[in-house]
Amino acid sequence: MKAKLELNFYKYQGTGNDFILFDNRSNFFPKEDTSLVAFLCDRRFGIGADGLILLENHESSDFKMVYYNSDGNQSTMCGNGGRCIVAFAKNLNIIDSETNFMAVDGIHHASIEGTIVKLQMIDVSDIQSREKYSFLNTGSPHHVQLVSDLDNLEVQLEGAKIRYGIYGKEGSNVNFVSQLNDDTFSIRTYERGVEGETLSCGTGVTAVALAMFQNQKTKSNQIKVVTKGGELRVNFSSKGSVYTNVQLIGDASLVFKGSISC
Ligand SMILES: N[C@@H](CCC[C@H](N)C(=O)O)C(=O)O
Repeated sequence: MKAKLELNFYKYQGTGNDFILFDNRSNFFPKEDTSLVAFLCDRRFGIGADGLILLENHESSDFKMVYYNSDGNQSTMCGNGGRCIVAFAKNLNIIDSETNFMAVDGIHHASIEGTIVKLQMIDVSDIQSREKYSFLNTGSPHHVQLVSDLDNLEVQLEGAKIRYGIYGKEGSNVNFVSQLNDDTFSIRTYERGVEGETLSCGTGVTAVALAMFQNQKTKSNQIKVVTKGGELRVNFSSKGSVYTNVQLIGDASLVFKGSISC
């Protein structure tokens, strides 16, 4: 029989994309236990979240971010999770208002003012544009597709079709987009690893901003993206099809903290 664990956790959200965070600087968390992570993220039997994040020590930056999707598997970069871990690190007094931290896709610079976190994302130079959609990697893989009736779209159904149909086993996150005005887009995202629609996806929001600029839907390099969980901003520099200084900006805050025995 397994010994019971008593785990102290924090729950954060960034535009409604919610995460369980652990301060794992003492390495207490059983990192290979996929079913434990899936259980903690379960909204009926566990705490409930779209993902789980460990804050760990790192030799040459302020901390390291380890990200798991709610299916229990470690995955690629999470933009909203990145903003939440910055707010968490500030709460734990590990950082003040500026930080550099390590994530799966490399070092990220970020700053925090109140509950607004500005997170630098990776540079992007490969946007594949097809007739009906674009595909790019902003730390995680993203399919971006303009649709005519975003509100009534069956995101669960259509997202799964694309995630498995076009991208196979590896999969992709899938973003459906509608243009609201010159520099503002509304999006709904199907997330790989959650296998459903989330209220917001930071790498997805970033992908939409860059793909819309690349496809000349906007001339602005300061884009507003409306998600179901609130508004995010993406600022960037561009030279040809190379995007640098990509900043994801928006709210990230503590929802509650607690302990769970499992
Ligand atoms: N919610 C995230 C994306 C998390 C990773 C994604 N589900 C994947 O596995 O590719 C975000 O805010 O970027």
